[in-house]
Amino acid sequence: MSAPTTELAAVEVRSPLLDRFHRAGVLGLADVHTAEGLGRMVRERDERVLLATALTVRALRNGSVCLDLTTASDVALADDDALTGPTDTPSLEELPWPAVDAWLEACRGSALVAGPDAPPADRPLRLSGTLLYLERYWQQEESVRAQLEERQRAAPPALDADALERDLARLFPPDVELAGEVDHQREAGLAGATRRVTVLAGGPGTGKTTTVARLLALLRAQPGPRLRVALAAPTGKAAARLAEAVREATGRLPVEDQERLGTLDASTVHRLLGWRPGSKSRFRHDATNPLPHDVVVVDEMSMVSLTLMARLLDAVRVDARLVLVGDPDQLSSVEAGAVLADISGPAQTSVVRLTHNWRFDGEIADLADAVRTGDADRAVALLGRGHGGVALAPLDPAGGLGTGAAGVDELSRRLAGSAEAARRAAVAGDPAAALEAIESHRLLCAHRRGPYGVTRWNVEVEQWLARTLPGYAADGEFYLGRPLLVTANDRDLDLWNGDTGVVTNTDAGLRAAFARADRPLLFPPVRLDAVQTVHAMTVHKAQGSQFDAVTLVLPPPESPLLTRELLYTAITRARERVLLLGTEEAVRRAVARPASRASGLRTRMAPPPAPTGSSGPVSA
Ligand SMILES: Nc1ncnc2c1ncn2[C@@H]1O[C@H](COP(=O)(O)OP(=O)(O)OP(=O)(O)O)[C@@H](O)[C@H]1O
Repeated sequence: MSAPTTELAAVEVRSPLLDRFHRAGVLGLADVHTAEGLGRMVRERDERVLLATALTVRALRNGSVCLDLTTASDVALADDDALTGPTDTPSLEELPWPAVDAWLEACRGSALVAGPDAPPADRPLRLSGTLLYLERYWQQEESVRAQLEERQRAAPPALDADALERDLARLFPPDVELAGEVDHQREAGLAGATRRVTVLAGGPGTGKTTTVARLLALLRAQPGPRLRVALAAPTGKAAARLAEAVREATGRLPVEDQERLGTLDASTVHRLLGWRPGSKSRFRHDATNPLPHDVVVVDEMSMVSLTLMARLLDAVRVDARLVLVGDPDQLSSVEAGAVLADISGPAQTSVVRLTHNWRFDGEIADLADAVRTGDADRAVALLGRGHGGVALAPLDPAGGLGTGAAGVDELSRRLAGSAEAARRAAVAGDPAAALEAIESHRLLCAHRRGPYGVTRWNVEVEQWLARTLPGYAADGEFYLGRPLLVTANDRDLDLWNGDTGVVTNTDAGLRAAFARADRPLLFPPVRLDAVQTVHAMTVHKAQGSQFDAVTLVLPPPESPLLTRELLYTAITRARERVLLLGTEEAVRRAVARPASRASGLRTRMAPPPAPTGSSGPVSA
């Protein structure tokens, strides 16, 4: 990465220290200017404080809530989404990093920085221990911590203990398959009923949705008024999957429970909270106008940022039950925070972890487990077997599709198969089949840009399909079978960033179809503001979706985006087949590198007291 001299010529960077970090590629211009602007407000002349401020802004861009000054020099290069590889940047250790103790001292003495006990909004930054926050994020973290602790401390909701015990035994019967294992689903049922907040954590197929359906049946079977239930997830796609999965799980319950539950719909978290684009408070529901629901279930919690979590807690009544569901081993939210991972820490007794895999039994589950537990040798051995559901093949970044190389050939075959099936269904006017076809395989990348990135592969795949499949993409911008990705929320259309769809014929003419639980949403393509073609997508965007087969383009081992969570998330998107394109070294590096996001939530949240109270002793 060469020094960004052309940008520098246009805008002056005053601080020589910040300039040095900027030229080394650690700080972006926006980070520098934010820090210098804040510094000017209070005439801060200590460059070390400005450096800490700029690095805090940078840390937020990369998903951390704050900057840990003791580990700041471990940061990777700034533009984490560009091509990485050998650079001409001096090594990070050669930069003039301030000595940590003196740096902390300088921050403590600065008029820019408030201490942990100062009143809110006193100063633009806040130092708590060794963690430096922008005030807004400190407030959000404080709000999330305080609200979770308050809900954990609050008296359990009133319950009929006899009914609870009876229905717990009925809805969570002992299962022979568990032979000797603890029945965590039953434990989760009890926790969800007797606590105000429960975290239900588990990988794919561990029965999270099944447990949610049974828990809701348990609560609806309680005597008294019928509890109002809301189901939500961060994206429209994930919400649609949640609604469908809850319906399926409900269908397996006794008829009387099915009747009590009825048909539960799910919405995005934004929609549930009443998102108002452009309005001052942004959400209709907040602490002054809370949601009416007695039980709020949020799925795919790993995708929920700190900011959204703070808004969610504001809007859910303190006396309601909140059930937070997700896989803490997946990638965290695109925006700052790792809320689910933070609140799933071992000290948090409101967490129930489901560990038994009811769905998969095979290579994909084994590979996911090896990656999750940091066992690179096992992961590589599984990939090297050359049969079954998982494989690793080399990728020449300069080469294209259809080159004859084994891995690339498999990718080409899958791309062509999925595109042909989507086009056939689209021509025939079958939106559901076209949607199913585009979900049969997905090409995933870690990067957005560069030779391993989504932008390159999207163009490459579209051009290759047009060359290979007669008539493909020949009918204009919105060609039949074109796979679409929504890139911005559109509340009016109920379309959300990350939703995927397909262009298809219908009785009413050409439409863009998007999957929903009951039937696809259909819009004339001209009504769509923010869509792009999606032959390839980032692993982040694929969260909340699953595909029959997944191919992951691995970036080079030195890419800072190549983390354990990225690899685990990509692998667990697949139901039947995972193909990794890249090197064994890249796999090993990914497995060895858990993503680290700085935040104070995990360490500062007090463990909740053991549940007691009105429900009486009910044993799991
Ligand atoms: N206790 C159980 N007994 C028998 N089958 C179960 C049990 N729990 C879950 N299953 C089955 O395992 C499969 C996966 O369950 P479920 O969809 O609830 O998992 P999940 O954790 O929500 O998965 P995902 O995260 O992939 O959506 C389903 O087919 C379900 O019927």
